[in-house]
Amino acid sequence: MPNHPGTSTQAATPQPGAPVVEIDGLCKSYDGRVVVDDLSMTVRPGEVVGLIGANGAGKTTTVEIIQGLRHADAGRVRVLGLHPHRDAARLRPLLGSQLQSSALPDRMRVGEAVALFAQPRPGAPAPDSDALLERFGLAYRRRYAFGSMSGGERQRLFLVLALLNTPRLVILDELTQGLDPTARRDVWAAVDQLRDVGTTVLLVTHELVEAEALCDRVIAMRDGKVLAAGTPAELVRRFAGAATVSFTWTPGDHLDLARDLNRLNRIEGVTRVRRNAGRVIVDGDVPVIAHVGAWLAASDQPVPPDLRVDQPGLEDALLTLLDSPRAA
Ligand SMILES: Nc1ncnc2c1ncn2[C@@H]1O[C@H](COP(=O)(O)OP(=O)(O)OP(=O)(O)O)[C@@H](O)[C@H]1O
Repeated sequence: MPNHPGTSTQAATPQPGAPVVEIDGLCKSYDGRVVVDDLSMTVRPGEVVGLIGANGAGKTTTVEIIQGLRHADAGRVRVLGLHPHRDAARLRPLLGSQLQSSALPDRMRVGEAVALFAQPRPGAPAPDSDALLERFGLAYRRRYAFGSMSGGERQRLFLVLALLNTPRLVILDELTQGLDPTARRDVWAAVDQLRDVGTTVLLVTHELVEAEALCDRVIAMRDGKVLAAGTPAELVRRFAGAATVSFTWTPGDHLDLARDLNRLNRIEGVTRVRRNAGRVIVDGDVPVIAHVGAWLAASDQPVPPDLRVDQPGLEDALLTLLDSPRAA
């Protein structure tokens, strides 16, 4: 269920800029099987952080511990400077969540759901359900029953409920699972709006395209451990394969061609230059695209109209990373 507002009237007052989530050495086992293994991570204010990994990597367990829904076996977890269990009453009003298993009774109307979940918090603006329903395209649905809504509308309603009490941290777990591409785009746009207003978001997903579209930073998990963390651009730089620039190149004669290929080979970051069916194909790291572009612009030939750039993305980087051999 989204948001379970607590009853405490006290709000946490973490230092400005202090991490919203701080986890150090978190461990969790079920029936003797380790599913979160010495995990450390941080989420800073205003970040949209993606927790990604294959099924069973331990993502949901981690966010459930963050929300105080499960106990950690070991490690230190602080959310807005608070302990998820000891300070649960203070923490709950500061969190908004849409969990993997979110559901409402079929007959509950949208208007009833927002009335049920709206819990004014001292020091925070009063919940403005009208504005939120409007913002997420649900204003006209107030009288509709949950059971009559499409998957995309339900997810947008869960976002409204998660945001209703102006939370300091929003946790979204598999937000777009099962949605069609249009509904998914709508939900992505809604998450983008959260970033624009500076809301801190922890987004659990195994959709790498979604992580690239939405996240400022990504934490990749496997077997309960952090495999890598960084901005999408950093992860692409570290783990993605080569970028490729290709074009048709017709200098005056073979000597000119040999000279040009030789020059291309010497450009910083180029790993290989090939010729295939009249095209020149240059492989290298991602910045090589700009270098080859500059070389073409400075050459005495017209810039080839069939210039093509194939640039690896976060998906390539993370597939390489997640498919890498496990430690023995
Ligand atoms: N209550 C539980 N009792 C026993 N095992 C559990 C329990 N909850 C989760 N697990 C197991 O712990 C492991 C991690 O599950 P978790 O749901 O945290 O992973 P996940 O990365 O979120 O996966 P998914 O993407 O499939 O949701 C899985 O093998 C799962 O079967």
